[in-house]
Parts: sequence; structure tokens; C-alpha cells
Amino acid sequence: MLTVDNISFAYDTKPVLKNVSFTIEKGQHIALIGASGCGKSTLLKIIYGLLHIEQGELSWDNKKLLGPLYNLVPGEENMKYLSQGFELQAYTTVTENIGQYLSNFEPELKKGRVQELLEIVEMADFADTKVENLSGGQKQRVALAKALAKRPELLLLDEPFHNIDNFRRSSLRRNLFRYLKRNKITSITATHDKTDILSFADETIVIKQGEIVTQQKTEHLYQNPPDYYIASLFGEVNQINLSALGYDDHHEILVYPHELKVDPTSSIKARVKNSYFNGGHYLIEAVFDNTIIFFDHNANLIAPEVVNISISDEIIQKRLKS
Ligand SMILES: Nc1ncnc2c1ncn2[C@@H]1O[C@H](COP(=O)(O)OP(=O)(O)OP(=O)(O)O)[C@@H](O)[C@H]1O
Repeated sequence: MLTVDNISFAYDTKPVLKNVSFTIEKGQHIALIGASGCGKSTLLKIIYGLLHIEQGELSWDNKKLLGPLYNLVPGEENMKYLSQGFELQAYTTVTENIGQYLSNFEPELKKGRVQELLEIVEMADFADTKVENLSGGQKQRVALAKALAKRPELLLLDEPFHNIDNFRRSSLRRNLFRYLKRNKITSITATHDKTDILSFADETIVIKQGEIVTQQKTEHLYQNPPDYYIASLFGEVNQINLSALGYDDHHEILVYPHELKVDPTSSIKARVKNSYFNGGHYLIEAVFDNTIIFFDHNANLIAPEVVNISISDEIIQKRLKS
């Protein structure tokens, strides 16, 4: 178990993290989300032992993590941190990079391990290519394989897929998290990509301006977002006053675009402003109750068409409780 107990951190005099506490059970996958600059990378660096903290304590498996002032080699031994700027040896091959820290005593074992890692990150075809000749996304995949090579107990990932094209991203993500689950490797992924969060994170931790605002099971958090900031980290979201929907109630509720439907039987009207093709559907931007709202629709709508929209009672009741 990872325990982070009341840590605070400042770069010089600029406070970045304030009284941060949480625990993570072994084998769990955690998404760390929050607006840009809220302190996600800083927190990962502290856990890995790259930054010294003046206040608070960390432990892994009940063993206190002592931090950079006490470790001769930077970084905790049983962890790996994959930063946004991955460190690879440019003039050696992909195979040499991945195997760099693996023992040479049993060459066949090492070869097999490197091959397994090459397959996880889908880089087997580039085994003998020099890293300097790889694209940014390919380098990122090699860095990921290198981070996994010595079987860390805790893997800290900072935007691990952001350089990788959509075509590869989905299968890479599935391969990686399947591998981590099978090998009981705990992970914390700092990300802005909701696909990293929704499908793969058992729990999600939300940071706002250096403070943890919640830690919850991912699906529960998405379905019951406590506030606008949290909901908006998952994508577009509408804040709608119930009185505008005809209720004798002035509570505001959060509604995702797919939860608003065009419904000719409804008396609630919205005026289309823009329509954005999204592949499987259109995202419609419309004016409702003097504010902009977004909803998904299966066909294009042309401004300034007026459409009738509705939200199910079930969604309204659920959001009133969250
Ligand atoms: N080495 C540094 N020296 C001084 N300030 C820093 C340093 N690194 C980061 N900061 C500042 O600390 C704050 C938190 O940065 P951090 O990189 O942890 O945020 P983040 O949530 O990971 O952001 P992003 O999502 O954009 O990667 C920011 O205001 C940033 O400008």
C-alpha cells in the first residue's frame, strides 16, 4: 500500500501541494487528474523520490520513503517514473535501451524478457533500430517498455500516451493495463485524457490548486460528479438550473452532453448555434436559458434552428443527490 500523509511542497517560495493525503491499495490503477499546473507531475516526482519535502511522510508497504536526500541513486528502487520527457540513449538500439538495466548473467532470459516488452508496446519490428531514428510516439513506447523492464511494484506515468497516435493508443493502453493487472503492478497515471481514466482507472484522485478534492471509484465519480470543476475534467458538461426546466426548484445540476436529448414532446426549447461533427455523432452548441449548452445528436442541426430538448428524470434525481 502507498500512504501519502499530509505532504506539502513548494518550489522556492511558491506553494504547489498543500496537505495532500491519500492511500492506494496494491495492484490498483489510479488516475490523477486536475487542471494544467495543479501539481500532478510534482506529486509523482515526490512519490518517486526526486523532490525533497519539508512537511509530511510517504510510505510503501509500511516502509517509510526517505526521499532524495537519503537515496544515492535518484528514485525509489521498487518504483519507476515515466516522465513527459523520457530519457533514452539515442545512439543505441531499441533492444539495448529496453535491456539496459537487465542482468546479463542469463542472456536467454534477458532476450525473452526484452521480446515480451517489445510486444507489449508493439515495437517488435523496431528491435534493432537506433532510438535516434524513431518518431516521438515510438520513443515514448520504448521508454514505457524500459520503465517496465525491471518489474517495478509501483509505476508512475505522466501523460504516458500523449505522443502516440490514436490508432496505436487504444491497443497500447489495453496491453499495458492488462499486463499491469496480471502482474499486480500498482500504477498512478497523471492524465488529461478521459479514455485513460474511464476505462482503466479503478479509482480517480482529483487535484485542484495543489489540494486533493476527492478520491473515488472512477465510475461513481463520473456518474455523480460533486462539482463543475470535476465534471469538466471528463469533457464538456452543462450546468443547468432546474427552474429553467420548469421545476419549482432553483438547484443547478450537471448534465453531460449525451444526457440531453432532442425530444419533440418536450416544451424546453434551445436555439442551435453551431454543430461539430464528432464521428459517431454531432456535438451541438445551442443557446438555452441565456447560456450556452452542449448536447449530442445523431444528425447535423443548422443554426438558428430551434429544437426541443429533455433530460430524463433519472438523471435529474441522480445529480440532485451527488
Ligand atoms: N522546477 C520548477 N520550478 C518552479 N516551479 C515549477 C517547477 N516545476 C513546476 N513548477 C510549477 O508548479 C506548478 C505545478 O506544476 P506541475 O508540473 O506539477 O503541474 P501539472 O498538474 O503536472 O501540469 P500539467 O497538467 O500541465 O502537466 C505549476 O505552477 C508549475 O509552473
